[in-house]
Amino acid sequence: SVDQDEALAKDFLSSHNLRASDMCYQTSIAEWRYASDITSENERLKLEQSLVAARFEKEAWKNITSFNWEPFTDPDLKRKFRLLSVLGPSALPEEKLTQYRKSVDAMETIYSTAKICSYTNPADCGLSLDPDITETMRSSRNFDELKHVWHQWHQQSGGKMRGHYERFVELSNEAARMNNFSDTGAYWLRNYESDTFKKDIEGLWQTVKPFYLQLHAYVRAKLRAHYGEDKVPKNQPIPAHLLGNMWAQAWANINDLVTPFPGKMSVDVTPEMQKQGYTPKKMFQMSEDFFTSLGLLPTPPEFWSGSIIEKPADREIVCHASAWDFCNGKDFRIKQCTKITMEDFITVHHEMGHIQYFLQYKHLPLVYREGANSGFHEAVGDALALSVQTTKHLKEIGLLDKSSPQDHEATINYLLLTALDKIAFFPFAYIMDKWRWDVFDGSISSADYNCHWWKLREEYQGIRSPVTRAEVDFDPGAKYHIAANVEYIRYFVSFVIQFQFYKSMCITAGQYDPNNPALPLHECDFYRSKEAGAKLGAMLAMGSSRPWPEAMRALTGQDRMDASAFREYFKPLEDWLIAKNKELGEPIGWSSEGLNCQ
Ligand SMILES: C=C(C[SeH])C(=O)N1CCC[C@H]1C(=O)O
Ligand SMILES: [Zn+2]
Repeated sequence: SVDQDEALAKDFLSSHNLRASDMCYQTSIAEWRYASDITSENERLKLEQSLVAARFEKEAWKNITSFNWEPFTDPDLKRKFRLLSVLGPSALPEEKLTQYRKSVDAMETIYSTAKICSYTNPADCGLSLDPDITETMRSSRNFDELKHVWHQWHQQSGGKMRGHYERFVELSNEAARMNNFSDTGAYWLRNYESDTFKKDIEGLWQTVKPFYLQLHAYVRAKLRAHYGEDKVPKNQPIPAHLLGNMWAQAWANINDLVTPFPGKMSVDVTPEMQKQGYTPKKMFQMSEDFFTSLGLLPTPPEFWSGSIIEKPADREIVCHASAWDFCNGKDFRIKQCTKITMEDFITVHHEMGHIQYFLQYKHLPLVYREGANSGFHEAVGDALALSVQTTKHLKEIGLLDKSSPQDHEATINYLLLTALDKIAFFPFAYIMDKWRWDVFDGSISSADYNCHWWKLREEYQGIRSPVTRAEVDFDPGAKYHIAANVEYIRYFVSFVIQFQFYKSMCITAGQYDPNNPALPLHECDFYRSKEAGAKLGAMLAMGSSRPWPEAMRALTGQDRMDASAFREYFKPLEDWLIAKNKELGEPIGWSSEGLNCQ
């Protein structure tokens, strides 16, 4: 009978949960050993463990799918079976799974160990992305130096991955089809449990696009003022290497070139952090303090003893920041090559947001120890960072002079700095997976990989490669998440919902009142608000046990992604940009001819 089956099913799941947690621990340890010490031996051990895990998962999957779980009456039991009935890449035969893993590992190793030669000292060919290349992209204002660094990085990273990526796509799609998905893109989208998800994302992009175009036009005008008309022509896409970031995904590092009212205090506190002798440890402790001030959970001792928060001098590691859950309810770590910059201070909070989620749902069965959807996991830390980065909070922690005025001009300066990260990001996040959806569903063949990438970069971001590209290149591989095969639309989702989370926590903390101009949304700092923390914690503790609209309702009362929170946040800036672009006579948008790829 169904009842007996359900009783048997529950027993099976509770024993499976213990075995799966232990296997997850072994796999996490092997992955950590490789990511924190890139050697062929550690890569081999990681591959070996992934095959052991695959055998376990295949066996478990056979048992799980042997239950006739669709007619189960217990909704929670049914949800667990539905989530566990998708096997993933482990469905591949071992030989193909080995090739699949080797393709991704090769690309991640190429990305994490790539070196370029210095622009100023061509004999020095030991420059790595983190910290050397990142620092040049952040601080150089020399057009040719930026172009050299940009070009060399693309050649030494993505340029060496094309063959691996082609093989990866074939095997990933084969695995997706074995899991009854049309392709890898469809397999990825199951995470969002919505058949209108792609349409919803397109709708959100259409909502933010007019604002993005205004920001793009203003920034282009300011870049022209610095680099000259010939380098940054009107009505053309912006050269991709001038935005302060290797991928032009976040533009806050060129704030000094674009800030509307330069006389005002600088809201980029990087110099002040360095002047005050900030260390990575201090940055993490300050983040921990913010979380516990909200009554959220402190990190355990294992976190501080196990984490790597500075780039080691004696070995190669994967420097791209990451947070790790070792599945044993005790071990949680961050690996980050932390620099003393405001950008990295925000990233510290981003990663600590992942750790807080892990801590909040560690009591749940393994199958539910995930974000409500992947965007939720990316949004937690950023929602708190929106509070930390306010001039009010920065004054409170002594990074901004308490006497600096909080007037309209200071507000526009602050909102512009935030928009340089948050608004500039949307088209980048969108094309990261638009390009991959097109590749996975076959609309783009490998013969068109690179020029399709640049077509999307020009059409959505309005940026252009500073050097002519061709199909011999593979520029998508120059971005970590393509090399390491990490889905990206989660960040688009995060950048929408983090403003919904922030707004709700601000209202709960009494720090924002739509009817009180003295309490505008963008100045809200909910530091120490136990009520705001309690609501966030309650949502996090749900993990993925309920469909994500229910989790969102627990914190915000809404059950959908909604752009109005960030539109409200940035409203003063949007009005200012429209007027400013008119005053500057800067055309909005760019012409579509002249794609720099053939
Ligand atoms: C900091 C992380 C680790 Se989940 C990251 O990859 N982020 C955070 C913001 C967007 C994205 C990126 O760097 O591309
Ligand atoms: Zn993240």
